[in-house]
Amino acid sequence: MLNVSIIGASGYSGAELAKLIASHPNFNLKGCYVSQQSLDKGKLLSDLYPEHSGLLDLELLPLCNESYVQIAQSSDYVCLCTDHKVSVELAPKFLDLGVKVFDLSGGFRLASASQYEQYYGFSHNHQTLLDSAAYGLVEWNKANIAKAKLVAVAGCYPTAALNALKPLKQSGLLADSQIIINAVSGVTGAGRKAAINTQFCEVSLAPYGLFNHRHGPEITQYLDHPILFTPHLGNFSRGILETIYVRLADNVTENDVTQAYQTLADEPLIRLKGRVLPSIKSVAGTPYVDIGWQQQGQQLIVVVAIDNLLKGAAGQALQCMNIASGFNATLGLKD
Ligand SMILES: NC(=O)C1=CN([C@@H]2O[C@H](COP(=O)(O)OP(=O)(O)OC[C@H]3O[C@@H](n4cnc5c(N)ncnc54)[C@H](OP(=O)(O)O)[C@@H]3O)[C@@H](O)[C@H]2O)C=CC1
Ligand SMILES: CC(=O)N[C@@H](CCC(=O)OP(=O)(O)O)C(=O)O
Repeated sequence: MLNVSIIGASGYSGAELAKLIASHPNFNLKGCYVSQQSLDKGKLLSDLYPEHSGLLDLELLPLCNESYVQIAQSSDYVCLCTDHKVSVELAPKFLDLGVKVFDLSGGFRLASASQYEQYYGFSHNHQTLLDSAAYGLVEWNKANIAKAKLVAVAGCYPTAALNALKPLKQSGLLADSQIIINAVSGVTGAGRKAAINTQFCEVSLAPYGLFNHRHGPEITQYLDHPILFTPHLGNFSRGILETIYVRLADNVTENDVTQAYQTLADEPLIRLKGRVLPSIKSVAGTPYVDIGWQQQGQQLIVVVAIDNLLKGAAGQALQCMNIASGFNATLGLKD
């Protein structure tokens, strides 16, 4: 058994990951941590998530100065399910102690430290870690994920967008023009902490982050193509649906597009739906990426859906840990 500790275990992605690890045949959930000042320290994780009574009856421990060495000595892997800035502070500490880190935040996804001021609002002082981190987009980066000491698990919206678009880019089917990505996320995407815009009476369907959402540069970087990304918050709890408007290169046929998507045909968590368009209902609570598309001349509309907490966060993190351990990537997620 490999021991895994989770920092930020009381949050939505942390609790989802705790559930996956506690149910996994080869991983042991060693420790669940929250901040030192957390109102939840000392509670059981199952007090917060009673649906997991019996499975997650672990005490939430405060992360204090003495914790780092204790965690490093007792854990093979540390998962950071914390805010980006917290992850950027924590990851180097664990890496220096020799533990592999899987970071679910955006703290190590972008190529250059200088981008963090603009898109994340803090200065990033770990360019060498940005250089060495493996981007945890499983279908496209298995070899690097397998050997990296730090895995930056891909963002939720980028996971959907990149799986939908990289087959087309790789096959040379995209025209040079900008691709428009309109995305809607459920409210768990915003995390468990209290905020006005995620309150029951406030949530409806509304765009946010126009032109400056941090997932814009993340998608551009890993697609190597200009995009315009607009997220929306929807009034459902989990799932992401993206409608993507693509201009195809001259003379691209429906068969070319279908052939391009065959690149992903053997990926166990990708479901290619062809003309059948995905929905939130078909993916919420599942580890899958559903991709559908329809074409008219040079216009292609691709629709992609994932569960933000599974393929968009904890599920993909578990895949990365499986790959790093030499296990089947979907162990504990499927079948
Ligand atoms: N929700 C989602 O769909 C997705 C989230 N992510 C990323 O995962 C990370 C976590 O997101 P999410 O689960 O939604 O967030 P939540 O707000 O739900 O949870 C954050 C967790 O971090 C803990 N925490 C806060 N500060 C510290 C600290 N200094 N030290 C240790 N623990 C701390 C919180 O507990 P407490 O405050 O009580 O200490 C809580 O357990 C973020 O970076 C997010 O961007 C990635 C993909 C999808
Ligand atoms: C609905 C909502 O607020 N979603 C979050 C994205 C989810 C997330 O936590 O982003 P990462 O994948 O980069 O970690 C947001 O837009 O900030």
